[in-house]
Amino acid sequence: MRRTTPAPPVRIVHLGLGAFCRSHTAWYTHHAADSSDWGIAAYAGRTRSRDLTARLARQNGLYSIVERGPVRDRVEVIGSIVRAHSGGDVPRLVADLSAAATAIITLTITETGYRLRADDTPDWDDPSVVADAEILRGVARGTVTTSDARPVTALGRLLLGLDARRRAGSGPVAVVSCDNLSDNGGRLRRGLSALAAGCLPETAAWIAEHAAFVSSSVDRITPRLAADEAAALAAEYADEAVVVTEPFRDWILCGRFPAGRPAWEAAQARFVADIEPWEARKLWLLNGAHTLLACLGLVRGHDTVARAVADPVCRDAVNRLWNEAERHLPDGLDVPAYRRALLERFENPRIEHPLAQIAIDTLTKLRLRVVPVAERELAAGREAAGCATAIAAWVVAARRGALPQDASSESVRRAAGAPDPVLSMLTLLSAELAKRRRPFQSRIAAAQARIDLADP
Ligand SMILES: NC(=O)c1ccc[n+]([C@@H]2O[C@H](COP(=O)([O-])OP(=O)(O)OC[C@H]3O[C@@H](n4cnc5c(N)ncnc54)[C@H](O)[C@@H]3O)[C@@H](O)[C@H]2O)c1
Ligand SMILES: O=P(O)(O)OC[C@@H](O)[C@@H](O)[C@H](O)[C@H](O)CO
Repeated sequence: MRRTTPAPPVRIVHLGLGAFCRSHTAWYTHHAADSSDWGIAAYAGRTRSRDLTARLARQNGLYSIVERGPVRDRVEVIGSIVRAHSGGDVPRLVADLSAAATAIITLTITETGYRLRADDTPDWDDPSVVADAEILRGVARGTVTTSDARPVTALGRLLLGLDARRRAGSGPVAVVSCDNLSDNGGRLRRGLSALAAGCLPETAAWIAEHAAFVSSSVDRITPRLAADEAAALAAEYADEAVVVTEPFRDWILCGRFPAGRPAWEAAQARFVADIEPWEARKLWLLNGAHTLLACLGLVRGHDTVARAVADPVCRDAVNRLWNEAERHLPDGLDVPAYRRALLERFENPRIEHPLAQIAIDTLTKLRLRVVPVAERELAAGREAAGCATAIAAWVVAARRGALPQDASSESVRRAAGAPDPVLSMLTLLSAELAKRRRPFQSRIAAAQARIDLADP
């Protein structure tokens, strides 16, 4: 694929090049009113994404988005990604992060990619975090040069880049998290600042003054393609990096851009003063239902969201979870219309969204998507039966070995095999819920028995 107009200059650095940033961040930037001024240098996170960077690099960053509606496809070529790199190319990443032209850093590194604890401090039990901190301390002491440093975590690499930016005097920058986490910008600021304080104190002070952290609620269902579908699309569109997504899209942002930003509002991005209600609506309703459907759907023999949501048992469980979540959302969000639209989006028969893909990192996802609703319902003196069903579905899926392999598989497997699996798994999920809520545990156990009995 060849460009017919000059590539825009790189002013955005993206961490976590995958399906989603191509369907969302890059789409919005391509459709910004001043798109010719804003190019993206995108870096993958894990080694297994190396193949995608190579394919995109061969196509000068160009790729097609197939917007897959219930009846037909709409295809367009996106040109905002100018360069694609492996995340292991740390010197290149550091050069981009420290360039004066770079105004924005965006992230889609997955929820677990932040490697933070519940209190937003770095997870010091993670050997990669410990190893990266040691490298960064070496940089601060001068025993490791920036060009020799090879941190492996996303935050370690970001911090190394911001340290170089401080030293280069390249000015302020906005850091925008686009991951499915509540208060994602705040969490990133706290996590990165804590890591910096322990390793690069001068850069911690620089971050406090020169880095603006933007929170954003991102919404566009974009499944990772199966290999055979990717191959068929590559042949059809003569494009090795096609991404398939739904027609719906939404991006709500909250925060400052001290070095400027694309005019994303031309593509209907919204800038708000308080993002929390919007984040909660999206995370609890869309993502909460996705995680419930993933666990319950897999247990009931389904493979995709569309097939699971067509099952009355799954659909009823989704509606009960939504009734509980809705009680804790403020007025003015038009929740009934959002719920109706969500069901239509889930039902889209032409989007093959594998439940097994959504079920990756279910432990982290339940903490973000269901536990906050359960806590609020229980604090209000209600039963949180819908949340109990979602957690019970996870317990059953784990006990039957229906969940995919992920970073917490081993601890989940141990808890699922314990003498009291509900208590052990609830303890893993939320020590608070497990400690204080005996009746809630009984409700999960009852829901677990019902799911087991209804085995189709
Ligand atoms: N796909 C969607 O529908 C969607 C919608 C909204 C938000 N998101 C957010 O975007 C994230 C990525 O989704 P995707 O569809 O692009 O996934 P993907 O698997 O296609 O790509 C994920 C990217 O993150 C990198 N990554 C993965 N684990 C990492 C880690 N531990 N540390 C650093 N980098 C890591 C990968 O190398 C890859 O570059 C999601 O986890 C979610 O938070 C996705
Ligand atoms: O992308 P993840 O793994 O955080 O979550 C899986 C899905 O719930 C998610 O990707 C949704 O499709 C998306 O958040 C829709 O905007």
